[in-house]
Amino acid sequence: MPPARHPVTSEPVIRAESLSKSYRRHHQDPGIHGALRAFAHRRTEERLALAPLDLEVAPGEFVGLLGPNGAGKTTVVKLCCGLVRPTAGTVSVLGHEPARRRAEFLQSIAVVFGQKSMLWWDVPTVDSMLVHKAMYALDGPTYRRRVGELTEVLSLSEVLDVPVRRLSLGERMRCELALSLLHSPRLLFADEPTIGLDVTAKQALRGMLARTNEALGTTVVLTSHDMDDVEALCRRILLVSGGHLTFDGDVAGLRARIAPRRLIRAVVENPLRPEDLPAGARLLDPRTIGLEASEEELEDAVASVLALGGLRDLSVQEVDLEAVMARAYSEQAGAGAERGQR
Ligand SMILES: Nc1ncnc2c1ncn2[C@@H]1O[C@H](COP(=O)(O)OP(=O)(O)OP(=O)(O)O)[C@@H](O)[C@H]1O
Repeated sequence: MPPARHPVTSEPVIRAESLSKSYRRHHQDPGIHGALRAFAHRRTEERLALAPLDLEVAPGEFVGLLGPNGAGKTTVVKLCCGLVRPTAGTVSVLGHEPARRRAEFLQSIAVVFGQKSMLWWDVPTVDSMLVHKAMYALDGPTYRRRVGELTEVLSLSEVLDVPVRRLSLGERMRCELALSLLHSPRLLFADEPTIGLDVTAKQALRGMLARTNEALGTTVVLTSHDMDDVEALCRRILLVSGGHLTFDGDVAGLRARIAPRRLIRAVVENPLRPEDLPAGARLLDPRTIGLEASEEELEDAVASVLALGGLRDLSVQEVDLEAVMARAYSEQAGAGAERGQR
């Protein structure tokens, strides 16, 4: 029997309106004098972690929540899970106000962390699953059906009965994912789920996340610094920087905005001198030329490289996503500094 999918509804899974969060922090000057002064007069300062945010995420979406360290990603996730309360504005997740932490709400969401384990180390995953069965009050037939579905979707038949400490990191992450999905959440937050995995294990876990989204209809919000995760999985990207949502669109849209140019790479037979190169080109090594061009300039740029003669190899590449993100982050750091000056 195919796994049971969540029903598709038109109501957004997440709806945030002017949602913002500031944290209060105690301020202390450095050194012993600072410590004494802070002891006598406690000074607090407000830190804006999330500027007013409007957002809707529809059922079945696979969204990448991206941004540099300290951008506000975890704050968005914590607000959506009800772990912190908004300073202003509202957030509704699956029709619930998360901060009320109602049982029905907690039954519908799940969080999986690459850096924190939910599994018991000395016992097999199936034992942790039995604890979750009791926690989420799953009846016997529902539990067995769900374990069967997850075993199929996440290829668990060889690992469920093995004590967690004997599993590889990749196998453990598959079990973490299975445990978080046991109660059939409609919304999954995955926080750096591929961190520390080797290339093969990363690809396998990406496949599992994609299947979870496609086969089970689970809406996924992924936080990752790995651009291969993002490129492989996320149909929509939310870019957060300095607490501001600075981009909402797909990978192609982000490329078009940040790095609309392509890189022409040509290898020629004989070494070249810089003065032999067409305008704008550079030598990547004595026989390899690199030349960036926009969509409109592409034909002329390729012709100028061909005119050099003695061509051995030619490729036209998009600027890779890692470089696009690096540019996006540095652009936004500049914009943040400007905002701070205003
Ligand atoms: N409990 C807290 N008290 C005070 N400030 C906080 C608290 N939690 C987060 N912050 C601040 O809010 C800002 C946003 O933090 P957040 O954890 O959301 O960033 P992030 O994008 O998840 O970063 P990372 O990728 O490093 O995990 C940061 O400046 C952080 O120092």
